[in-house]
Amino acid sequence: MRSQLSIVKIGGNVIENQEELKTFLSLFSQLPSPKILVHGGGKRATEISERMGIPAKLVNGRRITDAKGLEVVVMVYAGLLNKKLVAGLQALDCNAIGLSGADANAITAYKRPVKEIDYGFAGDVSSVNGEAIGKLLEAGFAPVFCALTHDGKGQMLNTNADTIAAELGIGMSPNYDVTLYYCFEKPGVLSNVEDESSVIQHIDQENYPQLLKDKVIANGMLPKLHNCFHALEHGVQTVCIGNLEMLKPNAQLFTTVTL
Ligand SMILES: Nc1ncnc2c1ncn2[C@@H]1O[C@H](COP(=O)(O)OP(=O)(O)O)[C@@H](O)[C@H]1O
Ligand SMILES: CC(=O)N[C@@H](CCC(=O)OP(=O)(O)O)C(=O)O
Repeated sequence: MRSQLSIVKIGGNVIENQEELKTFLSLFSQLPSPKILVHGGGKRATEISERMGIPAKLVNGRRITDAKGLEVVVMVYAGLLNKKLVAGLQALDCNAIGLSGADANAITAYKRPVKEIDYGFAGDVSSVNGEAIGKLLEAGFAPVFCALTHDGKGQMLNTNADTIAAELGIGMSPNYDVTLYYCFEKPGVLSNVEDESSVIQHIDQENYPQLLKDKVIANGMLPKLHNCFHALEHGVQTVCIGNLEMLKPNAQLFTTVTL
């Protein structure tokens, strides 16, 4: 029988709020194994970059990662945030192991080609080493991935954390039934972004085009849902979008995305 694998992605809003983070770590540590955590942290990278006198450059919410910016994101994502999460999970008896895409050659990427915009050291994923990650899972570890990949030639690259979660899901799907959880501050995809009670319980290929047309899905939700469908079309079984409540055993209110 194929094992179930949970991949949970948390964004900056969960990481930056002490109470939310504490709740999240407790819920994640209670999830059945095997499981993988993927974290972003764009907000903290921007704050620390500015404190160091290196202005963060974002175009349409996407980071332009020049050489100095890359040093900052490697320090913040692979260092500060990744180790904080790993230590927090270890304190809860969850045997977390912190990784970037370079560790165990877990995720390779190529530098995004320059078109209208030069994103600098931004990486688009080319492969996931399912075998190596599978060995860690079988050994009982819970891998914690930050939003960094490498090109296999010594260059680290910055890759959006939602994309890393989707690509890991795809890469693990030949051997596992993968459920991908996108955990953020809202209780799900909302039909009215101002109204937290307006959760759309189910999105699929039938209602997705209309939601796009009506601009219900906008801003950060656009790439998130794009990643969801990309993952589902390439082997991931289920994608769930919601807040921390979604990770509780009998959770009801969140969005499920299927094909
Ligand atoms: N229909 C919608 N439902 C929920 N959030 C939406 C919707 N449309 C746009 N958004 C916005 O998308 C944001 C989430 O995207 P993003 O900030 O990239 O997430 P993350 O915190 O996971 O990195 C929410 O904070 C919200 O403001
Ligand atoms: C290339 C790129 O945009 N990388 C992202 C990676 C972090 C991230 O995705 O963080 P959140 O999930 O908290 O937004 C960035 O540097 O902002």
